Amino acid sequence: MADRLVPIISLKDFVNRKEEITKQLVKAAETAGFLTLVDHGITVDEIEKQFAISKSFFDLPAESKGKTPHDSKSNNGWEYKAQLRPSTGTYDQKESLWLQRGSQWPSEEDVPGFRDATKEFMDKCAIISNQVLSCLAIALNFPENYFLTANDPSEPDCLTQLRLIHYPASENTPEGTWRAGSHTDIGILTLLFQREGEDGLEICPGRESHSSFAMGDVFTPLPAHTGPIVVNIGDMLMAWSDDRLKSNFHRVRAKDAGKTPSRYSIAYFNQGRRGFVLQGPQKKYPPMTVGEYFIQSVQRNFARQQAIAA
Ligand SMILES: O=C(O)CCC(=O)C(=O)O
Ligand SMILES: [Fe+2]
Repeated sequence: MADRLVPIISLKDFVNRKEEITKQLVKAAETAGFLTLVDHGITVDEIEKQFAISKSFFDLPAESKGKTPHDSKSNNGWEYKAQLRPSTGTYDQKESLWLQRGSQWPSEEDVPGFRDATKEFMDKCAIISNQVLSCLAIALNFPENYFLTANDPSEPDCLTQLRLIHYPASENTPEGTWRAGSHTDIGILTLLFQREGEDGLEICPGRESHSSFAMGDVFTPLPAHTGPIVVNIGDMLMAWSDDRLKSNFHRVRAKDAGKTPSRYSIAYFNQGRRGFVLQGPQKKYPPMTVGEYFIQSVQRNFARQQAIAA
């Protein structure tokens, strides 16, 4: 079921196969809004190494993690079970560390090697994101480099973030506990890395961010594997494409009531440059800067964090 909804797309020989890859990406982006990338250039070893680095941060005592506290203005830093979802009315059962290239990072003493390895990982995510976004730009009749400029992570106003996520194990999970409540991503394009066997991600094709919250809809589980990258369209790109590309709801559920094993995931959120003006080729929505759009999306999705990106 998931394979049919979420196509597996290979980026092998990208330059020579760009036309074919573009067709596959656009079809997926126009339907489920989700796809899985393989042959993308990041090895299983590199992904496992980044998960090990992430674990070494989350294994620290709260006082150490709290040295980079979550800041609601920038949305960077470490939060613990602090994300209240309007879709569930409860806090997500997870902790996460949001990082931007220029934000405050954990110290070398607390997590040796963290910064260099993680920055390298972000650079690799940026290369893959640029490949996908150059294909989508062509399909939307924008110049090929349009999103690369709009989302250049080396620019200081770029809102792109890496989020390391840890869903702690629980001996006694009450039934109906949400590890991450149903939501859409507010940015342009998300790359999500999962670890073999740490399932829980579910997607809801057909229910998009510009309609109401996904209550009572049919969700499809997407099994977790180390290697393939789950990619989804965010709200900003949906607006930017005049709703042609779909930003769909997804969530993370606890495996069973009772004993639930831990889950780690890593998300790279391409979120554009604050000052860039966003408008689709058909001009379905009035022009808006990425910064303004970001605030509006945050208000819709995360009522508690209205100050983010203000
Ligand atoms: O942990 C996951 O697999 C999903 C995370 C997610 O959807 C998000 O942080 O937006
Ligand atoms: Fe998400």
